[in-house]
Amino acid sequence: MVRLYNQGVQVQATVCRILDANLDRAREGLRIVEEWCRFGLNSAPFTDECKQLRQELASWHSLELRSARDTPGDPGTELTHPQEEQRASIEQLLQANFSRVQEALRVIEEYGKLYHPTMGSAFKQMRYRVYTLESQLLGNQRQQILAAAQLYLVTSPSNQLFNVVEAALQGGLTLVQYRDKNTDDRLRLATAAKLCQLCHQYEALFIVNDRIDIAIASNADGVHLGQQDMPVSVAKELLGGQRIVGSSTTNPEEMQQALEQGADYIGVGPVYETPTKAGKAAAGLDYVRYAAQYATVPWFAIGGISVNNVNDVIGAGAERVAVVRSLMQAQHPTLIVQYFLAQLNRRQSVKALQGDYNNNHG
Ligand SMILES: Cc1ncc(COP(=O)(O)OP(=O)(O)O)c(N)n1
Ligand SMILES: Cc1nc(C(=O)O)sc1CCOP(=O)(O)O
Ligand SMILES: [Mg+2]
Repeated sequence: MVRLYNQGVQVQATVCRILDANLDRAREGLRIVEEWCRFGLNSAPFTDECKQLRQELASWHSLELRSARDTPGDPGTELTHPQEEQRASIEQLLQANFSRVQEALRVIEEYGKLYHPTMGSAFKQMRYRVYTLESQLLGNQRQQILAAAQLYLVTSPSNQLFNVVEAALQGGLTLVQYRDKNTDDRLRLATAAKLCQLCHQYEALFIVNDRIDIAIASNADGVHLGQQDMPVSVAKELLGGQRIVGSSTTNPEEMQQALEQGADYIGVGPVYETPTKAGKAAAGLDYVRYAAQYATVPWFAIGGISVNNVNDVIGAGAERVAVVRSLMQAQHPTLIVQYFLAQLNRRQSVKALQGDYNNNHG
């Protein structure tokens, strides 16, 4: 014990107990995150970073600190928060454990200053490493879900909004955009926050149309911006690198610009004229064919797409589609989602088979 020589014995023992308990807390939280990195994400770099952090924690966890432990006399062992009993999704579980690790590191950083001359700064650095790991890991999760998404629900105002979205999520939908051009901001934020929670319960991404501020305030996974909205590059700066920014495009020039500015995905449309975006001329299937050849990020054909014409859009090369009315006005959104996904998957299987055939006979 380096720094507590002029404190009372009782104080010294208490500081050691605090450090011991928080070293344990941080290690446990990291272990939980590490298991997901290893088995859930199969990510060697993330797994290694967790392991290195745990090893560094262990190097500080001296016999002196361990000997200060007094589990039977610790009232904290009995206390659990109701939210600890319930985790709605992997994202929530990870976030809760990152918070736990960060809090523990902060406690060690402060009390550690009383215990060892370099403990405070060592744990400050560790805390920043954990912040970086958290944002990289959650950003990476988002990109993976985005890459796998084939159907995108863009909502329209409805008194059945939550029911429709939940029914669609039950059908396997993994990407939802909240779009409402005419509501006041209080209601918009409350609706966005509720939709965001709902989507995260189903491990789906939640995107806010037009509004970066509402996206941040509602904890959304990203924002969707059109040609009249904030530029993609500005949104990326405001949102930080780990949130998704989508961009609407109607022609090759807009696509090029969206890609240059770092859009994570693009909308390609309107494929057909649509009352949902009245007055916007159709870009048509030719633009879908162009996107199939040149888009370098996930792209969603949008505009007038229904169960009746989705196979034409798929035939022009679309692997992902976005819809408003087809789901918002559906009697059975779950079944419609399943139908769209079945058609889009069928196309993927045919493409994979063609690839195999060409490899073997090419
Ligand atoms: C997936 C997707 N693609 C395109 C749009 C249209 O965005 P924008 O051009 O900004 O028009 P509004 O939706 O804001 O009226 C979209 N929302 N989503
Ligand atoms: C919101 C939106 N953006 C479009 C674009 O092309 O940028 S088309 C569109 C509306 C799509 O609605 P529906 O599926 O009801 O036709
Ligand atoms: Mg817009």
